[in-house]
Amino acid sequence: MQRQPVVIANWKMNGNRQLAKQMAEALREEAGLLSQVQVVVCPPAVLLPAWQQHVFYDAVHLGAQDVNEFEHGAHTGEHSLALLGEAGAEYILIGHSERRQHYGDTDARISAKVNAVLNYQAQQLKVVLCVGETEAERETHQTTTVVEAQLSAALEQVTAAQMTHVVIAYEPVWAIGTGKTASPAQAQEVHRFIRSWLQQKYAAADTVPLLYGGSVKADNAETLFAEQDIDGGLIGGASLEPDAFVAICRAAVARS
Ligand SMILES: O=C[C@H](O)COP(=O)(O)O
Repeated sequence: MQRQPVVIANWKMNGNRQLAKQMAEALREEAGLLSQVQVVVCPPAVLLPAWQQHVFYDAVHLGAQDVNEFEHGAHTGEHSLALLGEAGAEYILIGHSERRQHYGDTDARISAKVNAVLNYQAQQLKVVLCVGETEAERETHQTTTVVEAQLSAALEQVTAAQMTHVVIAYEPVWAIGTGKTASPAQAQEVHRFIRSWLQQKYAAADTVPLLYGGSVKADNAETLFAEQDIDGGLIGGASLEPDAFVAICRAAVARS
């Protein structure tokens, strides 16, 4: 099954308008590349309009790092789907481990957010669901149990038809921002597990892009993306460096 590679930049709480301009220029010089890989940039929400200006005519897609599960109302500091969509977001990251650990994203809340995005009528948006185990969970051989529980909870109410709007990112928590990348074999093993889990639950599971995240850099991307079930990456630190990010996008194209 040939899936188009996907590379997503997650700027987290970093970057500024100047970096948006530099990154958009670096990507614009790679027009050929952008037709072969789906490139998505998730800046802090306030930078979406700046990105929108730069990428309006380009094949770079925008995403948000989170969303509130409610439509609107008294939710100080939060962003609704309508606001994010209007600002240009087509993809919404949900369940990133930093939000699970520090910002109250329980399984129930993650499921509510996933359903809110997939049932949003005004615009067709995509979910990027993040799953992954902690170091202690890996050391006690609970990786697949934890990943399965996260998938089951988040996708409980999602139909096979809706799965065409879902991307899954496997991000081992111990590899995020630590420089400790999962080996290609370790990552592939979990991706294979996720793929089989999806196959059992959904007929069209082969079309769901599975991305690896966790200290992906220009020098390790190609070996990770060479694995059968790794369709691209969710990139944190290296997505703040235009040259490194472009090199990672190139490595994803080498896969296709
Ligand atoms: O969303 C991105 C991931 O958390 C990976 O971050 P990282 O590339 O800095 O390890």
